[in-house]
Amino acid sequence: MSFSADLGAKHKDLFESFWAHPFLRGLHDGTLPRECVIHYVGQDHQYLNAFIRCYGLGVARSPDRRWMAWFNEQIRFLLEDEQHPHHVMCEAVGISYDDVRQEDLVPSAQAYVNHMELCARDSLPVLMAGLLPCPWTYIWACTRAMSEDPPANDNPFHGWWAFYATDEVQNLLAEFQRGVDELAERASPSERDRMARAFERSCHHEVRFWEMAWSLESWTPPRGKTMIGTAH
Ligand SMILES: Cc1ncc(C[n+]2csc(CCO)c2C)c(N)n1
Repeated sequence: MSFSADLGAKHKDLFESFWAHPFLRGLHDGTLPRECVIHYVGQDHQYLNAFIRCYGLGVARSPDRRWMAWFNEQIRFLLEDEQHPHHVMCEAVGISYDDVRQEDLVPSAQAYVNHMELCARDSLPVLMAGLLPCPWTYIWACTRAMSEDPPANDNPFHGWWAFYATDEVQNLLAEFQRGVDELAERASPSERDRMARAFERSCHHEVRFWEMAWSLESWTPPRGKTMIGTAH
């Protein structure tokens, strides 16, 4: 079994948590509350900006032009194509994309971005392993839905599901997995361990990103109380 296939099998439970999360269920049956969609797109826009920057760090760590060209193509895809699912979501709830984008990341989204940036600081193999769950979870879930239980044609989020189930996007995932496998083959055992941990942590972050949007997470302190400025 390849390194990436082994990681996928090991974390099947996290993929299932991703699949079963009420946010994704709501996208599937078309009942996702409007405010959750708005919160998600606002955060995800910034998340994708961070993803593009991580690809830029991938260019900086590329050993040759083949890797540079690959990152270059991924950056193009994010800048030009990956806006589409966001536009589908905005249209579904009747709001303009310009009105939902948020500048600040909320805690869970910030934690995911921080994790990806730490991976980038380690090495190219660890960066790639940390980025892999992002395309894998989405493309896996949408392909699964399209074959097992396709969302109805009048589902307002239908275009979101369809986008991540296209052949082009499937190829992207296969290339990503091949890239990780190639890097894992040449990595030392300790680097492979760090790759595996980076991958697992990102799978957790993927589930938590749904939870962030579903719970409308914000920086408001828990229970609405703040310790800052409070006399002790
Ligand atoms: C939190 C979060 N996770 C995954 C994606 C999906 N996604 C983001 S970048 C990319 C392509 C990688 O080259 C894919 C499939 C998302 N939008 N938001």
